[in-house]
Amino acid sequence: MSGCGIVKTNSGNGGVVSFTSPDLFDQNHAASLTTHNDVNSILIVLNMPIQPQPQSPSLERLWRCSQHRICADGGANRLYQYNKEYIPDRIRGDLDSLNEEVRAYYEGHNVSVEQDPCQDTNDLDKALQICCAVQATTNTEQEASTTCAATTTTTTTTTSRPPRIYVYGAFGGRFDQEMASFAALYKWAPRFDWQMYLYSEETCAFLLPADRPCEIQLTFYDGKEPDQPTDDAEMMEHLSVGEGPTCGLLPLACRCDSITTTGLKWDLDGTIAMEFGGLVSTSNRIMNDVVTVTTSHPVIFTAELQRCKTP
Ligand SMILES: Nc1ncnc2c1ncn2[C@@H]1O[C@H](COP(=O)(O)OP(=O)(O)OP(=O)(O)O)[C@@H](O)[C@H]1O
Ligand SMILES: Cc1ncc(C[n+]2csc(CCO)c2C)c(N)n1
Repeated sequence: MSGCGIVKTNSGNGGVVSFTSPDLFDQNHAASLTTHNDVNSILIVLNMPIQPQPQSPSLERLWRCSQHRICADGGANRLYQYNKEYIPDRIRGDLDSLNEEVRAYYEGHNVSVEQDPCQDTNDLDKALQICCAVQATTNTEQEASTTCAATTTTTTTTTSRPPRIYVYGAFGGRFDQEMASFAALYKWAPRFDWQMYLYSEETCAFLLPADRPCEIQLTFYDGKEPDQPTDDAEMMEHLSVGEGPTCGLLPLACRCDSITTTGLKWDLDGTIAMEFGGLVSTSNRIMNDVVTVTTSHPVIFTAELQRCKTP
C-alpha cells in the first residue's frame, strides 16, 4: 500500500478536476503513452453478469481504453464466459468464487492469480490495493526515466499522473455490494486524484470532490442525441456506447451545504443544500458539452449510458 496516501494535482489545470468519457480521455492521452509499461487506465471487472454476444458495448469500450486489466475474484468467471480471448493481467480476491476451470485457463495464459484471504475487505477493495501498487510502480519508473533524462537535458519535466480506474459491473446486483462500490469510490477516488469511475451497461458514476472546480465532458449532451438503438444483429456489431444526457447529483455520504452548476437543464445556484430527506437532483439533463460543478461536499455524479453508432 506504499504511496497510497499521496494525492497529486489533477492534470495541472489550475486545480480544475476534469472528468471525461473514456474514449475522449483515450484520444487525448494515447499519444502520451510512450512504452507498453505506461498505464493511463486500469479496468477492474467485478462478478456481475456481462451481456452475451453480439457485444457488451460498455465492457468492450472500457477494455479497449485500458492498459491494465484486473478481475476481482469471480469477475474472472464472467469474463471467461463472455469471451475467452480477453485475457486479464491479474485475478485478485479471496478466491472463494473463482472456478477451477477458469483459474487453470488463465494461469495457462500467464495471468497472475493472487489470493488475499482478508475478510474485512471485499474483492473490489483488494483489486484497488493493486491499482495503488501499479500507480506507485508507474510513478517510480517515470521518476527513474526523468532522473535519467535529466542527466542529458535540463528541460525534462515529470508527466506522471495517477492512472484512471474503471470499475465494470458496479450496479444492478446485490444492494450491499452496490453500496460497497460507492463506499470504495469515497475511499479510493481521492487516492487516484478523483479519476475513478463506476460502470455498468446502463449507468456510470463518479465522485466530485469538495472545493475544487469540476468540469465534466461526456459523450452525449442535449444537442447531440445518440442514434436510435436497433435490433439488427449486423448493426449491433457497429454500436458503441456513451454517457448522457440524463444525469443526477447525489449527496450520498453527507449533506452538501452548497453546490453550483452550469450546463444542466436544472442548474443549482449554491443557495439550496442537497441531502437525503431534502433535495437530491435526479432525472436532470446535460445541456452543454461541458458541465461545471463546484460543491462544498463530495457528491456523486451519475449519467445514463446509451448506445450509438461507432464513429
Ligand atoms: N451480486 C452482486 N452485486 C453487485 N456486485 C457484486 C455482486 N457479486 C459480486 N459483486 C462484486 O464483484 C466482486 C467480486 O465478487 P465475488 O462474487 O467474487 O466475491 P464475493 O465473495 O461475492 O464478494 P466479496 O468477497 O468481495 O464480498 C465483489 O467484491 C463485488 O464488488
Ligand atoms: C463490520 C463488518 N461487517 C461485515 C464484515 C464481513 N465482510 C466484509 S468484507 C468481507 C469479505 C468478503 O469476501 C466480509 C466477509 C466484516 N469483516 N466486518
